[in-house]
Amino acid sequence: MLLEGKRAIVTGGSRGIGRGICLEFARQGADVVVNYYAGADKGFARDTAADEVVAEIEALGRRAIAVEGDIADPQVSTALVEAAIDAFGGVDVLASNAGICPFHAFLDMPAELFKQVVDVNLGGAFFAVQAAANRMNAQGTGGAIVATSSISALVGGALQTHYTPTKAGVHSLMQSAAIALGPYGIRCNSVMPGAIATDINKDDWSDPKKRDYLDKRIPLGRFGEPEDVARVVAFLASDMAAYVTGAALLVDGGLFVNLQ
Ligand SMILES: NC(=O)C1=CN([C@@H]2O[C@H](COP(=O)(O)OP(=O)(O)OC[C@H]3O[C@@H](n4cnc5c(N)ncnc54)[C@H](O)[C@@H]3O)[C@@H](O)[C@H]2O)C=CC1
Ligand SMILES: C[C@H](O)[C@@H]1OC(=O)[C@H](O)[C@@H]1O
Repeated sequence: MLLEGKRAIVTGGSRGIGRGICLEFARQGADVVVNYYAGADKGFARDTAADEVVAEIEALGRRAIAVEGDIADPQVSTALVEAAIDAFGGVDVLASNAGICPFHAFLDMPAELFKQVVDVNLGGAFFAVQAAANRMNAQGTGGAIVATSSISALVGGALQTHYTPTKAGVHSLMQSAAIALGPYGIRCNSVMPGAIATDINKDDWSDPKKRDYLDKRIPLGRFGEPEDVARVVAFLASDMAAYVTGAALLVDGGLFVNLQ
């Protein structure tokens, strides 16, 4: 097992890629604080999703607790670390994963929507990394942080002008944090998922033309599943990647390199 006895926090852990990370961490031997935001889970079929993830982790023989909170609020990151200390005695691993992508055209983008996406995706990652790193530093044991950036850090999207800069920001945050935290033995890396089938793109991909286009562009011939990303996050969080920091790993079935 790659993460035997590690204590992990996963933001946005109730659905999609975050749920996949929580379950993979548990399979690899970690206990998990599962963060989620009720406001974001409402309306989905699995709106009790976080509780289900906790039950799935427990069935794998590991400990888990669900902690609700909007990651845009810096106090939520502090609360996540406190919850990990209370429940497990500390924090060894952070997967900073929570993110939103409410598709919208550029020219009439409401200022409030822009601000919300920046506050959740970039601000949330910043404060989660800062809170976890302070605890890891206090423990004196080092740690591993893996952020969910995106292929969208490297390419654009007409309906994602508020979103892609946040993913480039998360990529950049991991690079700078790797330098700031390396002296404390804290590694910082990111994954850049491509097209992964989750709730975030359900509406966008309900257009068969768009699905068909993406299908054809992915050299490995299929959309990604949360588990495809989760396994790479577990690797980067583990000692198998002990000399890897400041790195970004595309997990996209070859989508990015396939120009023509
Ligand atoms: N699905 C995809 O194709 C790709 C997704 N990503 C990134 O992966 C991450 C996860 O996305 P998906 O799993 O696809 O989305 P999803 O919509 O399936 O799951 C989102 C998760 O984030 C949580 N969340 C949403 N807003 C939150 C907030 N304000 N505070 C705390 N938690 C919040 C939800 O409770 C849920 O657990 C995001 O950062 C997204 O940008 C990156 C590249 C591709
Ligand atoms: C939500 C999108 O379908 C998804 O999010 C990303 O970060 C990918 O680039 C896709 O555009």
